[in-house]
Amino acid sequence: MTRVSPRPTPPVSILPGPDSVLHLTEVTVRRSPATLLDAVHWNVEVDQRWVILGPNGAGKTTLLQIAAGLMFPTSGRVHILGERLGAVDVAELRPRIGLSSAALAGRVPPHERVLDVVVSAGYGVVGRWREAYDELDFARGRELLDAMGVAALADRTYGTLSEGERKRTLAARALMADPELLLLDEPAAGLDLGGREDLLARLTRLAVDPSAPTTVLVTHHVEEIPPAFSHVLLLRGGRVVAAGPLADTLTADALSETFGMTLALERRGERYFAFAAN
Ligand SMILES: Nc1ncnc2c1ncn2[C@@H]1O[C@H](COP(=O)(O)OP(=O)(O)OP(=O)(O)O)[C@@H](O)[C@H]1O
Repeated sequence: MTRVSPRPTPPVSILPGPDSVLHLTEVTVRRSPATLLDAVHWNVEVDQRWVILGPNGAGKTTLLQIAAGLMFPTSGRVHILGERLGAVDVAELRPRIGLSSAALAGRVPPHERVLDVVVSAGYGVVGRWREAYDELDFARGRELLDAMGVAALADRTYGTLSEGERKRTLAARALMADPELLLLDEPAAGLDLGGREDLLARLTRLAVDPSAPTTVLVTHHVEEIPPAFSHVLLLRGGRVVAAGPLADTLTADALSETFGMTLALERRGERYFAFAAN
């Protein structure tokens, strides 16, 4: 295969525009001696559906933590939902962001009822205690569990769920507070083939819903990109290899550079498949 450099990433303006939901300029995260993110520029606009794709250790989760306002960069500027990170009370910002991540999954008490895992997002807490919920909250929680295909599990305890069922529960929870920004870290990891395809269909339905939040999804696999997602950011070693509209940006060359091996990429409709090219 002839290797050519991936398409250059269009420059990101210094300041966020009126439709900017996430705006990162020169964002670097260092944890001595490692550089987790290296001068990342990224702009996400309202109604866009982004996939962050990269190998293990690329910095995907770190980038999502920044986007969620859970981590501050060592240097660089971050705007989330129009607010400058560092100049805004993140406690006010976080309820506007729905996040499903492995870190959150590990904090849910095993004895917690599944429906309570979902509704407690309304208060931004993990583990229900004495907060007051009304019937509308529970109805909304059941509706979201249904949208994620796990309505039948509402009264089970979280600790008894399979990994795939937990992922779906946390995706429902991430939507509970009607976030303006939805961040999903590897939602399809651990799902079997049928479960993955079912979840992708549900995420596609969400992606085409004009009332759904701006969404960013992290994955290692091009096969897990839901149809109707619009943009991709390719990350390797904390650096952006390419970022932009999916159809133009996700190429075999860009993917090969991202994963450090020569890869072939096939597209069937809006689905992608990648494998080692010999
Ligand atoms: N506190 C830390 N100190 C040093 N290195 C760290 C720290 N936290 C993360 N790292 C390293 O930063 C790199 C990026 O981590 P991150 O979790 O963001 O990657 P990722 O792309 O999400 O990886 P994966 O796909 O394996 O989940 C990894 O090599 C990780 O070991």
